[in-house]
Amino acid sequence: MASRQHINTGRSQSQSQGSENRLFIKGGKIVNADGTEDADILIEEGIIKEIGKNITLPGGIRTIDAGGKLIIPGGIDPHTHLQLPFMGTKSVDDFYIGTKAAIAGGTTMIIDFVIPEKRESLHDAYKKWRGWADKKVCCDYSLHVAVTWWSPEVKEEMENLVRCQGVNSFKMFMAYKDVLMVKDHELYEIFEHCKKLGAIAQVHAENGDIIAENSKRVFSAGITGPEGHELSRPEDVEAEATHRACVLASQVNCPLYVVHVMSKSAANVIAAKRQEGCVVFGEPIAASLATDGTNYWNQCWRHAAAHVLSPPLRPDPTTPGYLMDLLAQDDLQLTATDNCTFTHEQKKMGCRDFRKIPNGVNGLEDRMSVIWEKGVHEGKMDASRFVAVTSTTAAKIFNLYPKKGVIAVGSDADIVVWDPEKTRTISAKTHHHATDSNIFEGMTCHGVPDYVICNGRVCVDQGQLKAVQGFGKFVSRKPFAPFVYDSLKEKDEKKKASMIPVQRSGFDGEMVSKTTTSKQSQHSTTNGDGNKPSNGEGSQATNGSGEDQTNVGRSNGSGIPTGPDSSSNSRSTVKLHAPPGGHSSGFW
Ligand SMILES: NC(=O)NCCC(=O)O
Ligand SMILES: [Zn+2]
Ligand SMILES: [Zn+2]
Repeated sequence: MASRQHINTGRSQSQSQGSENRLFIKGGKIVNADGTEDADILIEEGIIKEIGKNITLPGGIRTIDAGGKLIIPGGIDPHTHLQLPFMGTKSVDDFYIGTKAAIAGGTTMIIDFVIPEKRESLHDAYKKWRGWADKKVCCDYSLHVAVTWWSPEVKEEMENLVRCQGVNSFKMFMAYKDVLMVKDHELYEIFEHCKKLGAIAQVHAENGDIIAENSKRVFSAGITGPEGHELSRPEDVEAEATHRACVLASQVNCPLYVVHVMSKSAANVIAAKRQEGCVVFGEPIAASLATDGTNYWNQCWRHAAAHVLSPPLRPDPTTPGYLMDLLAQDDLQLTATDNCTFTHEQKKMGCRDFRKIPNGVNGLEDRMSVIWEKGVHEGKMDASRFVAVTSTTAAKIFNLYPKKGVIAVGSDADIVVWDPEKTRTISAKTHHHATDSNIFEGMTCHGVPDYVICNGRVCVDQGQLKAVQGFGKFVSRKPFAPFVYDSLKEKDEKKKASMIPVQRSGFDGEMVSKTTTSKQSQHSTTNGDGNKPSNGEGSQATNGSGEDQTNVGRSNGSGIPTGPDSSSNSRSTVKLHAPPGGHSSGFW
């Protein structure tokens, strides 16, 4: 077990107002990500005060009997979209309904995404989200901010969000072309900036350019239904973007977090990149772990459309099991939901054109049960790994640990008393979401929360939901999360050490001479003695990409002629000399 020490959680007396003052949980088995322990828990003022046996109890305390049950840290869902304005409508789970559903299922904290429109101030968008969420959330929450456009102002705003607003994660879209997508060179610069700020970069990894073309082609072929969604965004398109994001991030040693991993091939990219030493985290979601893309071919349009999200679920029915295997062995690291719910009425916007079906599915209420069922009950992972992938790892990556994500003295009392044997059958008829469908409809899961405690308040009491609107608080997150940034130090040092120029004695002869005529250009390249080299390699003046630059008069560095030499009709000889400092690349 991790060392259990007092920590300052930052929740003030007044913040914990309304929580039951004291609570005692006895007789259960505490499960943390690093081990289990049979012990009782004393909670005061929303904080875990003592863990052990034979705790001396103060008077007036409520006791919860957890005999035969597991006591686990409340789930943390690091990927939700509550009341998100999106695709001409708004997701129906707002911050009240969404967090209530979360608590009903054993999740006690969410991290939602601020998504500014292009050219909208990031700070204004952040304030807007705070205005929506603060008064509604039933459990604690935090915010990632999406970078949907790039400019010096955005760069500055990112810095302010990190310094002053408790944001340490930024998400970039490689899809949703012309709406949210950023280009590769922007992504590179954003990654570089995230690294400087000590933030974690998140990506929605799909190739937006290809999707734009594919979806036109699929639609023109007469496919208008939800299956067109998957056909236009096959898994290669996800895997390619995942690989590209890893490559770009590793150029600047920026930690990368790939949201909603939906396919085997994208998951394989992440596993391979981690093997290579990249600091990259993969987040499969409840949907990709428990259902599949065959649903898009369902005869019922309503059923099929309810499963539309991006990237799509994959038609290969072995995908969920494969992703769960990778999650169990830490090739993928944690789980989320991407909860972004739309009713059938809203989904109908795309009844004649799959491109207009609002993208998004449920998951917030069911993630814990679904992952217990498919992961633990099916024997793929133990209870401690379950805690890691549903709570602790999110807390560590997003720098909430040990305030959240662990049952330890000093931590917030976000606790679930979990009955691993009890079952429930998921249905839209009984769920707490505002939507009228559920992608896990009919699935029976072992693992049900008997009690859910948020900051010391019992919000599920013997299975009864008692969530309180506005009880949750915004949680600030500091940059440079040790879990993420400690492992980067060594990489940074190695990279720095490799950035040493070769010390050469210099070059004193003629490098290149070139003869041009009016109709055709010829060049001859000489070594210092004026002889032609025996092969072409290294003999031509190149820009490093193999492009011949010898006919470039004055160059702008991109290989495009800018000076009079290139347009000269006269016969001329151009001599290129080594730049000062002894570098002899032949091009500068
Ligand atoms: N995933 C999805 O389909 N909707 C929510 C927005 C996003 O995460 O891409
Ligand atoms: Zn996304
Ligand atoms: Zn999302």
